[in-house]
Amino acid sequence: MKVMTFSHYKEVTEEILKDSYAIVIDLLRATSTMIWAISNGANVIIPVENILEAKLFKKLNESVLLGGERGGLKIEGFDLDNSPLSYKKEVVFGKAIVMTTTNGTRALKKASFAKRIFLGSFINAKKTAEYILKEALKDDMQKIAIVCAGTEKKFTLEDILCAGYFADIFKTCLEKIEVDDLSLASYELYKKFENDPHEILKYSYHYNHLKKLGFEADLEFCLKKDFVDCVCEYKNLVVEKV
Ligand SMILES: O=C(O)[C@H](CS(=O)(=O)O)OP(=O)(O)O
Ligand SMILES: [Mg+2]
Repeated sequence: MKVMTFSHYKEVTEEILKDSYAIVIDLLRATSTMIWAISNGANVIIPVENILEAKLFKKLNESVLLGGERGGLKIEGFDLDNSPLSYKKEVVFGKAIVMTTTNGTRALKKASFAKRIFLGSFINAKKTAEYILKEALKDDMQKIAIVCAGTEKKFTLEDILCAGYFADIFKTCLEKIEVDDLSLASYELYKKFENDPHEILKYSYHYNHLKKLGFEADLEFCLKKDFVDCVCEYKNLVVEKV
């Protein structure tokens, strides 16, 4: 099995992804938020690239919830922001949620060239990695691409740390694994800070941006590992539980 990591979704192309399974990671916060929403019983999440598109969905169907952010904050006229903690069971259960965020929803669209696309986060990494390996074996799939969303068109540290955790799980589960240089680097970095990722992230850009906006609780939430059991897949333009 070959594991490749991409520091930003803009790096991936059809050529790179066509024979692979992809894991899209936007740890802070889009993929963590979507996974939590699905885990709390949301039926489906529809990622869209812009606000207008999202509002059109609501016009066509009043019952959908609109979620997401611009500049990290809730969009005017939307029901929910991009904080996982807003996606409580009593709010999202049985709902369809249309989401637009700066990085994560775009990364999912770009990863669509892959044969199957999964959402990754610390909160459900183990279950997701194990499911992917099981399916890859059945499907004779030899390539896994970890696609980091990045922040504001650049590499972002939190996604790479989470990519390193996936590499760690794959390494533990597989006898033979080939990793590219970024998978190796993210694995080594993750191992150094696996007991407390805050230790390194407290010096990073996006972590501090969210902290300044008052989202400390989100940082705590998104950096906790494996308390969520559900695996989420992006398929036919929507995110659902597998
Ligand atoms: O809400 C977030 O965490 C970010 C916002 S920002 O673009 O970094 O201001 O969006 P996401 O798409 O979840 O990275
Ligand atoms: Mg992000």
